[in-house]
Amino acid sequence: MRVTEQAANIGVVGLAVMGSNLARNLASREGNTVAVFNRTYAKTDELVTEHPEAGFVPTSSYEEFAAALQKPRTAIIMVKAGAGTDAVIDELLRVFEPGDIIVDGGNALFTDTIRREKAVRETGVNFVGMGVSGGEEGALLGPSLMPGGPDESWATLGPILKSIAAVAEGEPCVTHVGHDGAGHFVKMVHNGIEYADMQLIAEAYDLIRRGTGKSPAEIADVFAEWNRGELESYLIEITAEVLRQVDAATGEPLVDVIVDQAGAKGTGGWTVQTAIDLGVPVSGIAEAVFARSLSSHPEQREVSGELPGWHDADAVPPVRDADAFIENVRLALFASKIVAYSQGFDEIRAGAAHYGWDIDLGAVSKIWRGGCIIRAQFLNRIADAYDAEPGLPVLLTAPYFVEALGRAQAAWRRTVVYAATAGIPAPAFSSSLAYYDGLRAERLPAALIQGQRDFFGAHTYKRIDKPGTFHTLWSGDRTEVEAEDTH
Ligand SMILES: NC(=O)C1=CN([C@@H]2O[C@H](COP(=O)(O)OP(=O)(O)OC[C@H]3O[C@@H](n4cnc5c(N)ncnc54)[C@H](OP(=O)(O)O)[C@@H]3O)[C@@H](O)[C@H]2O)C=CC1
Ligand SMILES: O=C(CO)[C@H](O)[C@H](O)COP(=O)(O)O
Repeated sequence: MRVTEQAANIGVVGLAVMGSNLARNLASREGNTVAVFNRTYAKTDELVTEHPEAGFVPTSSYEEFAAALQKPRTAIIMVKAGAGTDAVIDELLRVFEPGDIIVDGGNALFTDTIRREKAVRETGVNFVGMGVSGGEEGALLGPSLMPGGPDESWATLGPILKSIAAVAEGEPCVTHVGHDGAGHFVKMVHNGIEYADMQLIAEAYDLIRRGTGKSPAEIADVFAEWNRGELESYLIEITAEVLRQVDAATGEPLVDVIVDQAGAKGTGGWTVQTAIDLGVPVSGIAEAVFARSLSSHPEQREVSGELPGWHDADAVPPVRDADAFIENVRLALFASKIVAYSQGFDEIRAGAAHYGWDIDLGAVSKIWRGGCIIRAQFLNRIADAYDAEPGLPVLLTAPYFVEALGRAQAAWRRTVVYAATAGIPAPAFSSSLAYYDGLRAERLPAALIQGQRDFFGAHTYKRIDKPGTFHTLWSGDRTEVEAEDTH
């Protein structure tokens, strides 16, 4: 194939769901001509044939792709994260020149992005790791974009990214999150929050269904109603749609014919692993990740089905007032959601401090208001909280959330009690409440843990009444001695 040299001002590599839609989004903006490349050429051909209006410049080799781009070249990679990303970067480095920009828009692990940025920078090419959220529709119509990378790249990329991003309240849903891996770090936490939000919604559905006996279609109405209030969000909206869907083959609600084993591509797990490394308690997100894992072990669930519990539906405490019960669940969902977001923002704050990124948490909440999977009205309240106090140490202590949690807490507790009594698993609701009570507690049993650690391992402890570090001679006369701090 002969490609017109330097015909395109931007290129996309990887033309599966995300790349092809992002390429169409780019092509639809004034002044853009987009060069496209995919490892398997048939996909390039299909995209170009199906969308002649986009005016794509199709290319069938990396050499052609590089030749098609104006200099300095800008290419966005949207391929399977991991080895695929490394393979494409290697190929692009072969044909690109110093000053060109490679943007990785896949769901890369942020530590990979830090490594890649360092290695690519040494060649003189600029590398930007960018989180992209919004799925197929977002990529096409306007995603939420979370670019990291150097300031110089942002100067070039900023206007292009602003032109393709979603717009919320008049502002494009993109900001330069921070250097090297900051963009992918923030996208990772976005996905962790996404996991928690989805799990909480699933628990709310399960409680209502099993507690009140309502059908999926009736519960769809409940979610549609919730979507008109403080819970308004994309995930609540699509939940109503999924619950309303009827399976054409069986006539049953689709949700009843889908196998109850949740998949996961890994970003939720990374959020939790990273939080553990940073010492940040993201318990709601962790429960969401583990709930998916539990669901995906049919062999364990099969042999556990007869464990003692409430197998008899009659043994489940009856819900006398369905409307009141549903309102309790709504408030429990809202309170637990506040906890999940607070934990996620806590992780971003800790990650920024650890990796030396200057991340504006208010700006992050603003770019999540549109385009992405966790887009919600609620994010405006988070933005307000960080506008009022940029250094806010715990998001849920901001006045709006304090009021909301105060209003919700009785219903939240009743819902968790009901779930436990009825034997309905609600791990994210329960752990969020436990986190909330843990934060509130004047004194935690961590003191006892310190005593135990000192007993078996001479790990030492601090005292509340005087400075210093101490150890009790447990196997001796049990007197206390001053000791070196061993943590
Ligand atoms: N799907 C979603 O909703 C979202 C996805 N993402 C991320 O965006 C990226 C793209 O996602 P998606 O569109 O779903 O596609 P996939 O993650 O399914 O990846 C498929 C694409 O990767 C290419 N690819 C895989 N391995 C290689 C390789 N070694 N060399 C060159 N190309 C390779 C494939 O090329 P070929 O056709 O030749 O096989 C194809 O274009 C991923 O990183 C994903 O995590 C981000 C946000 C949302
Ligand atoms: O990044 C995304 C949305 O923001 C992707 O849809 C991602 O695949 C979702 O994660 P998982 O597949 O693990 O549910």
